[in-house]
Amino acid sequence: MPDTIIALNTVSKIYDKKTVLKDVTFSVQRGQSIAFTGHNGSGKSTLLKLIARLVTPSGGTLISKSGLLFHYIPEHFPKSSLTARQYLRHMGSIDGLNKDILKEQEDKLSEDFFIHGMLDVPMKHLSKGTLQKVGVIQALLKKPDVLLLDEPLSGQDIESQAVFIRKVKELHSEGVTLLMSCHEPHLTTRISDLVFEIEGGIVRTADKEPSILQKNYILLFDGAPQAQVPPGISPYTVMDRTDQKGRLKISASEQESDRLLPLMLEKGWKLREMYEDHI
Ligand SMILES: Nc1ncnc2c1ncn2[C@@H]1O[C@H](COP(=O)(O)OP(=O)(O)OP(=O)(O)O)[C@@H](O)[C@H]1O
Repeated sequence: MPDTIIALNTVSKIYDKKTVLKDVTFSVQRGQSIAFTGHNGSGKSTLLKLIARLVTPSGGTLISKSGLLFHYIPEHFPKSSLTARQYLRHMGSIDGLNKDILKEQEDKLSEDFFIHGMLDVPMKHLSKGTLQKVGVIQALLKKPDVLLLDEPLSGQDIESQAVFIRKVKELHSEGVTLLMSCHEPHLTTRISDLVFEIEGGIVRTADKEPSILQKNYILLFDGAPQAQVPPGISPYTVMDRTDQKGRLKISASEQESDRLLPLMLEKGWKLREMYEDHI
């Protein structure tokens, strides 16, 4: 039987007379995994922050079941002098984790996400992608009832995305409710069972192709001299920038690949390899 844990009814959010979200009405069932998509500035973060109670609605009602543990992982972290390890220990202790379990989890997760060597670097010196990994590790230290993740995959390399997707699926199978904003359509289909699109302040359900039907490809290109990446290619699809050998690695859905391929060839790139990605 559905167990509604969060319900939004005609919720709106206005910043400085600008309506960012209007009449948002939907409910979240326990154990659902929902992705929010939309252009930059469409209101994805605002919606997650409303649900996490970090900002208050300008109108409408937002109800959540009492006693739920929410974890919200922001897209951007403050540039702190704390090291990642100090930050994780601090957050873990707030969550009531005992020191030994915390250390074990911290070691395991930081190795899984390839940042073990960076745990003692002050966070202000870490890259955006590494900071996001720290945020994701923090979220995974203690299983919450509801995990809210703001763009958890942007800025992460392809191996870390694969680890992240595996971990998120594990949490999902353990009954954690997942709400996340995500730019990459081919990734949302892998981690969510419902997709909402935000446009012009309106939140509506988006078509979602079943992930088993939607293939994703890795495309490796060799660059001819002067070859340029054509405009219109999302920075999120480019996994590895041009290396010394002039190679570029792109991750794209089947549909996106069909669109990208002629554009890249036209700009002088040569397709070296294309293979299905099984993350
Ligand atoms: N605290 C704030 N004060 C004023 N305006 C804000 C505030 N927070 C967000 N906004 C504005 O609200 C709009 C939606 O922002 P939001 O960050 O929710 O979008 P987003 O979809 O998450 O964007 P992105 O993909 O770039 O992170 C933007 O126009 C933004 O400038």
